[in-house]
Amino acid sequence: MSNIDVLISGISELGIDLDEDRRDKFAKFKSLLKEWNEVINITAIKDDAEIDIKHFLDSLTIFKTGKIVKGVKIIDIGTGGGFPGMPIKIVENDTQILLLDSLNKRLKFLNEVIEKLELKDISTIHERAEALGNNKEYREQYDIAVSRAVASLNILSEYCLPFVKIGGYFIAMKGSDSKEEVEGSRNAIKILGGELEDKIDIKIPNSDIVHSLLIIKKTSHTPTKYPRQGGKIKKNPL
Ligand SMILES: C[S@@+](CC[C@H](N)C(=O)[O-])C[C@H]1O[C@@H](n2cnc3c(N)ncnc32)[C@H](O)[C@@H]1O
Repeated sequence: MSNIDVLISGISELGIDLDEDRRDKFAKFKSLLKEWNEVINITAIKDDAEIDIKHFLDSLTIFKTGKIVKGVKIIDIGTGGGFPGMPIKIVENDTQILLLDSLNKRLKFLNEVIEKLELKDISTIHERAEALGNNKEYREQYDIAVSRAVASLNILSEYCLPFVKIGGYFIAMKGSDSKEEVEGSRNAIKILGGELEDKIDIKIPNSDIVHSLLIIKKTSHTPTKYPRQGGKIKKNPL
């Protein structure tokens, strides 16, 4: 018995093999998550099986896109407790990952996870997405921007697409009822230099929950006036 039994029994459905080192890392990550969650609010999900399903396995469905390959540079926008960025790093160590959030206390937790799990090429940054997206050290520097449970797709596209290189991808992890959201975001995606390439509906292993992965390809530069500042993105979404 380990504290990640549900993860172990479901992960092969996603075509992922968890060796002993990765199992150990997930188990440690979970222990730290539960420990810190007693002190600061990281997640409302506290039960072992639920963490495996709703955080670990859900985050790992992103491997079904085929876009998370060795060597890619990824930014996780609004990472919170490290989802999906931290599970991605544990499974595919040969990635460079930046975990971004505007809430510093969650990043302190993630810095401890990075240290205790001895992870390399992964770091955190305390900033708002719309501010960092205008910084040339970060703008259009990533192969992939990922985001789960942060904002509706039109708003999220303005947060995420500025970070993606031409030819790279913004992958939005959404609920199953994302059809209307997609329709309402087509214009925003186009303005920001993206094109919806695919939508993959996927059942999270060991559950009946179906989520959607929206794969948006960056096809042209994001115009310099985006992302907008000072609450304009939310007040007046594209
Ligand atoms: C509901 S949580 C989701 C966390 C994680 N992605 C997950 O799926 O469990 C949303 C996170 O996005 C962060 N966030 C919201 N708006 C943001 C912004 N404009 N820039 C950076 N982080 C943001 C919040 O601080 C919060 O940690």
